[in-house]
Amino acid sequence: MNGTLSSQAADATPTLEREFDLIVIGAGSGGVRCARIAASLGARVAIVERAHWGGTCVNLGCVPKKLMFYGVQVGKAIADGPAYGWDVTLPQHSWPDFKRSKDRVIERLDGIYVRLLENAGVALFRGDAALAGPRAGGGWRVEVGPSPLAPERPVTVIGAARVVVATGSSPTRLAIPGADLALTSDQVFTMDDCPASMLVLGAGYIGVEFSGVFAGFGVKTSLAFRRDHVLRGFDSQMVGRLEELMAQAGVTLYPGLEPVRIERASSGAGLVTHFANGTELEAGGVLMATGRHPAVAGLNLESAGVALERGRIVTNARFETSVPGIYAIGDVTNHINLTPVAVAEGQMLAETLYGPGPRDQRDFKAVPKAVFFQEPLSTVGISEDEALADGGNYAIFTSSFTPLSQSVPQRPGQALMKLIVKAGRSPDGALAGSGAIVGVHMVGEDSPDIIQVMAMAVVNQMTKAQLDRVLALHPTMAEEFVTMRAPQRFISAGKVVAD
Ligand SMILES: Cc1cc2nc3c(=O)[nH]c(=O)nc-3n(C[C@H](O)[C@H](O)[C@H](O)COP(=O)(O)OP(=O)(O)OC[C@H]3O[C@@H](n4cnc5c(N)ncnc54)[C@H](O)[C@@H]3O)c2cc1C
Ligand SMILES: NC(=O)c1ccc[n+]([C@@H]2O[C@H](COP(=O)([O-])OP(=O)(O)OC[C@H]3O[C@@H](n4cnc5c(N)ncnc54)[C@H](O)[C@@H]3O)[C@@H](O)[C@H]2O)c1
Repeated sequence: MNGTLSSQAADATPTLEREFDLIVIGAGSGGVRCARIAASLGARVAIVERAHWGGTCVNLGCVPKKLMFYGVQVGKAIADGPAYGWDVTLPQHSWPDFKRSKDRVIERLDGIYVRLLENAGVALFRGDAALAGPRAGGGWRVEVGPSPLAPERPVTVIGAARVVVATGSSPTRLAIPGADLALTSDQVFTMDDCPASMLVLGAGYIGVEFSGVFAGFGVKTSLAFRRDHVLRGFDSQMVGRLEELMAQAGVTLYPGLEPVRIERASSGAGLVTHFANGTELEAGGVLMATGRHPAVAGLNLESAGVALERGRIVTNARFETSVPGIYAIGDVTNHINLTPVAVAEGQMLAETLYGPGPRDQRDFKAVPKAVFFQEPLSTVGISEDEALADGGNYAIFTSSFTPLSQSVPQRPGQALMKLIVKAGRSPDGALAGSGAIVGVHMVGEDSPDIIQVMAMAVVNQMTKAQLDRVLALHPTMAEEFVTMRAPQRFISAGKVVAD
C-alpha cells in the first residue's frame, strides 16, 4: 500500500528525508479531505497514517456501523416476511459470516482512499507521526516511526512549512478495576464472534447504536447508564419515544447505574459488572461505550508549544493552534465529532491555505445528526427543551403514528415527528406559528434521510408558511412534515402556554 516508503533504506538514522509544503498527520475523514484538496490546489503534500487509510469513520465507525444497521434491517424484513405472504423460516444470524462480508467492503474502501490520495499526488507514509522540532528555514519536522500496522518501518523525518494535526479520537476506558476485560467499539468491529449476551455501559451515540445492533442480531442485550435517560442533549420527548422502541426491540434499560468494577464470572466465561448501588449484572461480554478522547498522545504537541485544553487541541475559527504553522481539524479538537464536520473543516482549511479562501461557509450551528438505533433518532436545529430554556415564542407541531410498513406484520412501535417553529403574535395578541423552522426531529425508519433533507429548511431559515406550500408525496413517512397544520402547543417565555 505504501509505495513511498518501500524504496527507503533500512537505516534507522532520522535524517530529513523529504520536504513538503504540507504534512497532514492522520488519514481520517478530515485529514484525507485536507490533503487531497491542498494537493489539487498545487501544494506538495504528505499524509501520515499509523493504522487504516480512511480513519475511524471508514474502518471503525460510521461505515461498518451502518453495515451492521443494514444487517439488522434485513433480519427484521425476514421476520416480517410471513405476514406479507413470503414462505420463510427465520435463520440464525452468523456474526463470523457477517464480519467476513463487512471486512471485504472495508478493505475495498481502504483501497479507494489510497487511490484517491495517490491520484491527487499526495505522498503516503504509513507509521506513527510525532512533531520533531522546527525545520531550518521555517516550518516543522515530523518523525514517522514504527506503528502496530507497520512495525518494521525505519524512522523517517520529513519536513514542511505547515502541519495539520487530524489524528481523531480513541475510545475511553473508565478507570475502574477490570476495565480491560470490557470491549470498546474498536474491538467489537474486529471480534470474530459475538457472545450470546452483551452488557453495554454508557448510553451515548455508541451505546444506543450498538445496543440496537446486538439486539437485532439476536444477542440478549442490556444497557446500563448513569443518568435517568439515554442520549444527553437531544429533545426529551424524542428520547422518550426512542426508549420505548429500544425496550420493544428487546434492549433491557438500566438507568441510574454507575459502574465500579468488572470481573470474570465465577461460573462460565462471562463477566460480572458491579455498580455503585450494589447492583450486579452478568453478561457474556461488556461493551464500554463511555466516550472518546482526542488522540494527542505521543505527538509531542506540548514540547512544540501547542495549547491543549482538557486533552483537546485548542484552535480558532481558522483552525490555527497556538503555534504558527500548526493547524488542527476534526475530532482531535473535540468541536463537533462527526465525519461531515471533519470533512468540511479539512476542505475549508486547505482552501484557506492554498486557495482564495473557503469556497463555502458551512453552518456549524444547525448540524444534522442521527443516532442509528434500529428505528433511528434524527435531528437538526434546536430541541423543545432548548426552546423552553431560551425564553422565546415557539409553536410545536408533532405527529405520532404507526408506520404503514408495520401494519401488515403488526409490528409495535410508533414513529414520532416534530417541527419547532418561531411563533409571532397576531394583532389580537394570539400566538401564531408560521415563522422560521428552527428544529426538526424524528424517531422512525428512514429518519436520517428525511432529516438530511429537512436540514435544508433549517439552515436556510425557511418558514413554516413556505413549507405549507409544498404538496405531499403520498404515501411516505416524510409527507407528515408538510401536512402538519395545527400546533400541538405553544411555548412562550419558558412556559408551555397551550396543549
Ligand atoms: C463507532 C463509531 C460510529 C460513528 N458513527 C458516525 C456516524 O454515523 N456519522 C458520523 O458523522 N460520525 C460518526 N462517528 C464519528 C466519526 O467517525 C468521527 O467524527 C470522524 O471519523 C472524525 O474524523 P477525523 O478525521 O477527525 O479523525 P479519524 O477519522 O479518527 O482519523 C484520524 C486518523 O489519525 C490516525 N492517527 C492518530 N494518531 C496518529 C499518529 N500519531 N500518527 C499517524 N496517524 C495517526 C488514526 O489512525 C486515524 O486513522 C462514529 C464514530 C465511532 C467511533
Ligand atoms: N451516529 C453518529 O453520528 C455517531 C455514532 C457514534 C459516535 N459518534 C460520535 O462519537 C462521539 C463519541 O460517542 P460515544 O457514544 O463514545 O460518546 P458519548 O459522549 O456520546 O456518550 C458517552 C456515554 O458514556 C457515559 N459516561 C461517561 N463517563 C462515564 C462514567 N464515568 N461512568 C458511566 N458512564 C459514563 C455518558 O454519560 C454517555 O452516556 C459522539 O459524541 C459522536 O460525536 C457519532
